[in-house]
Amino acid sequence: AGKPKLHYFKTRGRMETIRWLLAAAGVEFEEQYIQSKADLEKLKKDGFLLFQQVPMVEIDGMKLVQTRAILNYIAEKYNLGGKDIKQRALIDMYCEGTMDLNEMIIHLPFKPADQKEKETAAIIEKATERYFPVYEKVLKDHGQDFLVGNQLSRADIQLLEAILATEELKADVLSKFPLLKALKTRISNIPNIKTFLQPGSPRKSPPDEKMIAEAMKAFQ
Ligand SMILES: N[C@@H](CCC(=O)N[C@@H](CS(=O)(=O)O)C(=O)NCC(=O)O)C(=O)O
Repeated sequence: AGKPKLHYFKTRGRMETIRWLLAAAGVEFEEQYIQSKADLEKLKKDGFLLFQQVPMVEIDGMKLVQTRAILNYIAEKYNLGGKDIKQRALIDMYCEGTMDLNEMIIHLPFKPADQKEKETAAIIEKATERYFPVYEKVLKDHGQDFLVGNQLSRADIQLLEAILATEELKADVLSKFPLLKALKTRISNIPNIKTFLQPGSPRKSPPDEKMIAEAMKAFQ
């Protein structure tokens, strides 16, 4: 099979975590950007979008949709989903937590300008009071380098993505979480991830007004 092909906007949105997992697995992929309503309508008309929605990833002869289903497939295929049912349960819990935080961050650019400050404060509050303390304690309790099974999993990768996105909102957000700071450094230095964090990689930049406007146009 050829390289996976990702169908989405040229934004982070729901596709960015999929880019992270593929990059961490060392898998090169292609991207077909949706740049107009016509692009999206064509995918729908061709019957490529099961629920008329994107993200959609063409991989191994399938056209996968639903972000979690895509992430689960990639994690399973590239051994990023844990070694047994209990590790998988821990990874699922930790990933659902980072996805809840990430969901708040993804929606921030779409909030009305006069709500952005309040919404940003709410994100930082959730990150520092609800989510980051959990992961800090997990690392403290087992004293290992990774969240689960003492080996890299999607839980570490998705947490790093969420940490970096939160730091874009408040640079010192990890000031009370020394173990998360150390995890960030460790995971960022894993060769495939280090490459993904370099300029010129498929990683998308923080959302800007122009990109958001373009994505919104596809839904009008
Ligand atoms: N549960 C789906 C939701 C996907 C979704 O809502 N996609 C939006 C685009 S985005 O919000 O991810 O940018 C979409 O295609 N909306 C079009 C529609 O719902 O008709 C998933 O997780 O993939």
